[in-house]
Amino acid sequence: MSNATPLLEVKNLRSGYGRIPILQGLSLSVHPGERVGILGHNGMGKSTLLRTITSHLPTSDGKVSFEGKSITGASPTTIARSGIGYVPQGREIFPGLSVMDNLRVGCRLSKRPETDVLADILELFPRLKAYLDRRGGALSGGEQQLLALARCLCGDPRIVLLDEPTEGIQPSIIEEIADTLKAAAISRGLAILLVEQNLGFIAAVSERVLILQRGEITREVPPDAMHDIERLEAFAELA
Ligand SMILES: Nc1ncnc2c1ncn2[C@@H]1O[C@H](COP(=O)(O)OP(=O)(O)OP(=O)(O)O)[C@@H](O)[C@H]1O
Repeated sequence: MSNATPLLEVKNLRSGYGRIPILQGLSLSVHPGERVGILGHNGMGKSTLLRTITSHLPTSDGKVSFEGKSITGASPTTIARSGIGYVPQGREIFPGLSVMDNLRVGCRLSKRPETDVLADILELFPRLKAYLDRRGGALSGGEQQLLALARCLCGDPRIVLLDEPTEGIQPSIIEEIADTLKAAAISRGLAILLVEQNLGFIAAVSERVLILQRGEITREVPPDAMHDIERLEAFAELA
């Protein structure tokens, strides 16, 4: 797989806020259908990385390529339309719109008929079926996270970038989110780039885990340590 063209390739990426550099020449790649987790504690640059890839924050140096073509400096809308889904921290669903209307907004990025997209999504997210007429803002935090993910997948992306989807969510629904993500990746050939601090969740979802420290990827967790939470904790220096 490593010889094939990566779906998403980030090379020597630098960005920051004003004069404060945060990403310090970060490189990584994600292959089609691959699930990659990035572990790092508060302030290491996880959100900054996803915001820079999606052009919500400008790149000061380096390159981002998608399907072999440079997308560095493209607008966030162009990037979303090209097949990169993004669920930011805090979810950002439309609280005043119904669950159905939230999903319909997501469908605008798909080239398929809305009815087909919605039917597929509700099969993947059966819990949302009971809530279609409810306001998004009336759902629990975990249900809102499921809705944000479902809305993103309505656009039929080839990769989804997820910023700490477990933040502030009850443990009972975290497992459901992990299972849904894996099912979506497998059934749709969807790639995932997940930034997280939740060790159990990242281990459950990812095939590879990278460690982000002070704006750089410093190492990759060996496969035999991925499901050993103590070793994972030590690798991320979260212990
Ligand atoms: N809008 C901003 N202006 C200035 N500095 C910022 C801004 N947003 C983030 N930072 C700083 O950039 C650094 C990286 O932040 P970032 O949000 O990417 O970290 P993170 O790894 O996602 O952490 P967290 O889990 O706390 O969100 C931090 O030191 C943070 O204080």
